[in-house]
Amino acid sequence: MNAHHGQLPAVRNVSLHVHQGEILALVGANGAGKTTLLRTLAGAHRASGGTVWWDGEDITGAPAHQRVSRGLALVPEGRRLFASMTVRENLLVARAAGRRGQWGLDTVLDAFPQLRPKLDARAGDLSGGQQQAVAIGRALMTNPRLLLLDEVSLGLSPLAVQGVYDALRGVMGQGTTLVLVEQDLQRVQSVASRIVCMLEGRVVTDAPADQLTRAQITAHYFGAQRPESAPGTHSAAANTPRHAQQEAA
Ligand SMILES: Nc1ncnc2c1ncn2[C@@H]1O[C@H](COP(=O)(O)OP(=O)(O)OP(=O)(O)O)[C@@H](O)[C@H]1O
Repeated sequence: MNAHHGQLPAVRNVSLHVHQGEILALVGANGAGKTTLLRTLAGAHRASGGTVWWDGEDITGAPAHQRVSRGLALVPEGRRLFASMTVRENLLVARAAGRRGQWGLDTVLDAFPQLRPKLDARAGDLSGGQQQAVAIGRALMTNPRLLLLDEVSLGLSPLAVQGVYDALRGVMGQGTTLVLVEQDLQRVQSVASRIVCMLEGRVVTDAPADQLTRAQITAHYFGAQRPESAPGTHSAAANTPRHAQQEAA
């Protein structure tokens, strides 16, 4: 799969299978193409080549709202809440677009109890951590099978980051598949089952998290090692992809 910004190739020949139940962390330096990749999966950015597969169906041309109704949800970088709407309104507005399932206002508030007393507050008046909780809650309201999370820790205090990840741990326990972009490698290693490193638009490593040391990830991150496919990567294509599947053209 390829994606451009104008003439600039931001995602180059990326072939990635996401398997049901995994927690895939996408890492890489600024400008590596992580956000563009997530947005292209979610239908917020057009692929310039290749195919996005979902349960064996070609959804490359499907608009974002159709992907949401099929169970693909993005928590975008910068949260993009409706700042003048209340927390309740931000959460409920997502419900209409999504699928039916376990996640509703009550279950989201169980996952993020700090939002209960804030339901009638304007989203724009909340702290960064609370806003991130609303952004994740809003995505959960669509009952995603695959949740794409773009730098949920960005700009948050360490305590707020911990709160967000504690809540996400509950989400992970419910069987939702996660793809997350995260800069904090320590956290990546503690939550992810698989790590994919991008460099200049390409995937340069793709391996089970427990097979990569921090030093190896850092080296791939900055391009200090030759691009390679680590063990257990694209051979995973032999497994039936149950969720999103991207293939190069
Ligand atoms: N809206 C845009 N217009 C033009 N170029 C863009 C735009 N968004 C991203 N780019 C460029 O595309 C490339 C990939 O950017 P992208 O944001 O996907 O990377 P990233 O790995 O998510 O980086 P970051 O961690 O900084 O968000 C970079 O060279 C970036 O400058």
